[in-house]
Amino acid sequence: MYLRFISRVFSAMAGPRPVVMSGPSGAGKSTLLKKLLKEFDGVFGFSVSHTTRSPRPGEENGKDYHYVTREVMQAAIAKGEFIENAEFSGNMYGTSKAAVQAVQAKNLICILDIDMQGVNNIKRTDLNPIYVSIQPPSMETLEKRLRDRKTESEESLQKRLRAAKVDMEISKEPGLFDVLIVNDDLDLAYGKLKDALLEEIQKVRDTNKS
Ligand SMILES: Nc1nc2c(ncn2[C@@H]2O[C@H](COP(=O)(O)OP(=O)(O)O)[C@@H](O)[C@H]2O)c(=O)[nH]1
Ligand SMILES: Nc1ncnc2c1ncn2[C@@H]1O[C@H](COP(=O)(O)OP(=O)(O)O)[C@@H](O)[C@H]1O
Repeated sequence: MYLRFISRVFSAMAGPRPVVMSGPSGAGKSTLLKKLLKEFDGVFGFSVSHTTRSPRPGEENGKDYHYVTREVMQAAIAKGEFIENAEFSGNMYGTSKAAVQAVQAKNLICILDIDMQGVNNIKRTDLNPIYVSIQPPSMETLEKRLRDRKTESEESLQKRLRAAKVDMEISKEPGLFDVLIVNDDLDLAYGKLKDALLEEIQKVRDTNKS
């Protein structure tokens, strides 16, 4: 208990509290966090995960993800370079220690976009983030958005929808998330996200001013 308290104090000294954004694929996490990174330049920084999935058109290596092979990723995990990692829809995803450190070294609020397995694993670390769940208004809307995004094959889409059902059930568990946002109207959802993070945003602005 005491050790946990001490480590919390030290992690607080390391910089502002990170933000974990989770929720079903297609719920709107990337859309919302990109708006946040744009509006609050110099406040938030994105933790660039590693993945074995292929880049989508428009995605950039080192910016959206570090795109690696399964062999490279497994070797890096074995060397202890990752805070957490998971298998999602047939691919590996993971947050490296370096990804989070790179953001925290700049005294920015580190945003992690991770799945539910990642949330459970991060809960066992000393990262002490604010947990935000982004949820779609319904399964029907989620499916429509994923189809309209035109990034997935039918097989990948079905895998994502199956995972989404589980995600939407688990997310209701009391205490799992600090904030739960239903992304129906984008501007309203973005407003709620900003409200939830206002205190941390102010802290970073105050610190970086002085
Ligand atoms: N555990 C974990 N999940 C991740 C990580 N990076 C991305 N994800 C999750 O992997 C899932 C699939 O991501 P992606 O392939 O980009 O598809 P999208 O969510 O449909 O845009 C999403 O739920 C992400 O939140 C990571 O580093 N760790
Ligand atoms: N509130 C919203 N209303 C309508 N479309 C949305 C909304 N939020 C996101 N979208 C669209 O839905 C799709 C999925 O959003 P995305 O941000 O890629 O989700 P995620 O990162 O959670 O997988 C994208 O094509 C995005 O433009």
